[in-house]
Amino acid sequence: MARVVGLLAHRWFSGAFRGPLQVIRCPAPQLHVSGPAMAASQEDFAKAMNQVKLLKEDPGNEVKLKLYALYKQATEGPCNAPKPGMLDFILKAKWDAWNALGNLPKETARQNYVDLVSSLSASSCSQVTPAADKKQAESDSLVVTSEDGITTIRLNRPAKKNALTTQMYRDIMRALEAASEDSSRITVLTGSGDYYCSGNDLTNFKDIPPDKVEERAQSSAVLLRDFVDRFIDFPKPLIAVVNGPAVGISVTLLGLFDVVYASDRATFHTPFSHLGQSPEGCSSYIFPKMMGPSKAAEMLIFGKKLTAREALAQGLVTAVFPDDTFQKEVWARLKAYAKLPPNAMRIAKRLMRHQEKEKLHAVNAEESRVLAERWVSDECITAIVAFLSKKAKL
Ligand SMILES: CCCCCCCCCC/C=C/CC(=O)SCCNC(=O)CCNC(=O)[C@H](O)C(C)(C)COP(=O)(O)OP(=O)(O)OC[C@H]1O[C@@H](n2cnc3c(N)ncnc32)[C@H](O)[C@@H]1OP(=O)(O)O
Repeated sequence: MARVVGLLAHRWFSGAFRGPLQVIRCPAPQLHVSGPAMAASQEDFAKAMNQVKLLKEDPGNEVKLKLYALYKQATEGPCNAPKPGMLDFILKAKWDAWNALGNLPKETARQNYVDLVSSLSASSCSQVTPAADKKQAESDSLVVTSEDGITTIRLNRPAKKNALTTQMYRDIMRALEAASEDSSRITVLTGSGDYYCSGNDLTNFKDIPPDKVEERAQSSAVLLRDFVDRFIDFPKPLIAVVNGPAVGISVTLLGLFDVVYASDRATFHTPFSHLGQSPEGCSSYIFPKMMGPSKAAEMLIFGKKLTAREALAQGLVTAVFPDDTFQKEVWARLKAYAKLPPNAMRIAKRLMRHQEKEKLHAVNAEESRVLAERWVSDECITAIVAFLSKKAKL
């Protein structure tokens, strides 16, 4: 049965798909992705296949190819069909898309299919949902919306200055995966409230039994490495809308964004030595290249906090806007960028970045390995205990 529904959904390629004329019930326009990350069940998968047929708008050939490929991978595994002839364009495009998934496990393909459909439903519905319905649920730590060709990932723990919990790292990874495959053209990361992000949530270090410290440090290093890899590999233009102060990993990651817009209220602070830690996010490689070794040293070794204007002068920030017009000016720009042809933007990004990718992955692996050592060091433990016992603040 699931197979039949899937095949029907993918008749698009023969031109048989028509959007429904009736009004459909849209899921909420936001993807609240905080919560336990689970693999999609067969039931979720079947639901997603049905949902595909209800999309109001044709998502375009590129997305349809992705859906096709993920469906085939999820149901049949790695591509096993003979390669079609060069002149059979449609079959060749479908075969290429499926084959490109390589050995992606069936469960991952199923999950990616469900995430992709869910993001399409969200973006197709967001255009018709009244603004009042778009109010954020305050309790959700990450809010993902898709509108006007822009997928926005919003850190949403304003009371904790948007500090990143381990669940948020995982949720951001999932959101980036979905955004790389949805129909949006550009992706934005921003924060709610007065901070952009205060970096790693230091309570991530809490309640670790003494005999589990080493193990937790190793698994956190794997999490960190996977997290940063998603930024290195993200295929679409990625823009940081830095609405306020940024600390720690939220600063270092900026080197992996394509464009960084900052409010003049933003500051950029990487107090790694103060915390007995070491740089991550590929900053140990990107920052010296970007701003010269001694300016990078002031930030990454001595924890010098930069103003937005200083960060602009160092190339970390693309443009600075007065705080009172920041949102208006930035979103007007982004909406205009999101109208540009998506393939041209992706290709330009790939050309600009692909030569560095291998190097960045190697830097990320080394930074993560070193951090696992730092996390179990006396210097780091003393600094974290000081923060957690409210004795220290940056
Ligand atoms: C075994 C290891 C497991 C680790 C797993 C990690 C996986 C990946 C790690 C990647 C590594 C990243 C490195 C970094 O990001 S280093 C930077 C870490 N961040 C900090 O050191 C910032 C600490 N916060 C502060 O210094 C201050 O809070 C502030 C940001 C300067 C703001 O000060 P302000 O006076 O304006 O506001 P408050 O201090 O009152 O903050 C309001 C409440 O928010 C809580 N808060 C803020 N930031 C954090 C944070 N980073 N972690 C945890 N909690 C934070 C603060 O405590 C207040 O809470 P309260 O209302 O309950 O008191």
